[in-house]
Amino acid sequence: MSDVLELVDVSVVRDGRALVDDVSWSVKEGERWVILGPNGAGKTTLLNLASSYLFPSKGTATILGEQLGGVGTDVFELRPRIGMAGVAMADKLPKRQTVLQTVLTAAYGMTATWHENYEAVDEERARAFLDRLGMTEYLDRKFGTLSEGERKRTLIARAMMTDPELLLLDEPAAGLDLGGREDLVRRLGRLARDPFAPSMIMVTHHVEEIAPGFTHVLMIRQGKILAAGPMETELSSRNLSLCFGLPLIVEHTGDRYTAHGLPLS
Ligand SMILES: Nc1ncnc2c1ncn2[C@@H]1O[C@H](COP(=O)(O)OP(=O)(O)OP(=O)(O)O)[C@@H](O)[C@H]1O
Repeated sequence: MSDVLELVDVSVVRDGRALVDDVSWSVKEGERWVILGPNGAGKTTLLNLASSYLFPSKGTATILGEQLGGVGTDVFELRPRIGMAGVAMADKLPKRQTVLQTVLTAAYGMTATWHENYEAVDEERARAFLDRLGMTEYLDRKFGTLSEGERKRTLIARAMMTDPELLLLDEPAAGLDLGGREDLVRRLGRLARDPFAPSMIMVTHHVEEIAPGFTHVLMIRQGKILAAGPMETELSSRNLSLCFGLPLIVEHTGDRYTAHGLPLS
């Protein structure tokens, strides 16, 4: 299995402070990773490195075999190979475009500029991804009028349009109600278990949002990796308690996880 992402001794320093501090981490082809950690721990910074939009201040980051800042690496060739669904992207998309247009423009590496000569084959793909995410009824709706859950599902369909080798999901379930979360977890579970789906890295705040099929977990605290490895061994009460700095119990029921704190004594 080849490396989809390899960080070696990577630090990202801003204003003299390491947001990510001497991190080494590798993601192999086919793996599905979850990144957990408290607010401000450095999760989004890791995702921004993985998306090639942020370069390390120190160390080396290699994405899909291309070293960031390396001789011969062209990030503009690399970026279409990486799908990114997150709030940062949602803010860049025109609110007046329809859901179908929003997904379709991704095939052409654009956020806007709707024009008429899209290929039928691309439109079919956009419709198929939207269908898999339960968005068929919303094809003609304006992106700006969607609910949080509908927007999240549209963004995932959009991220799939370039047929990425690596899919990055930034808090896909944030702001969803219970039904919306469970619907999304089911859909992400189907994607995660699809052997033809890209390698995946998902940032989340809650273990309840981990879909079945995710294989690995990375826990980060104050820019440093606290645990990284297979979900079965690393997603433990001990690691989660250390990560969030209070006593937590993780329970694994069927193919899902829950976590809760212990009462104050
Ligand atoms: N450009 C920047 N300059 C200075 N500090 C920054 C910059 N970007 C992020 N930070 C800080 O770096 C730390 C890590 O940020 P990051 O967004 O990676 O955390 P996170 O784990 O994703 O947090 P959250 O769960 O709150 O989204 C935070 O303390 C943040 O304030």
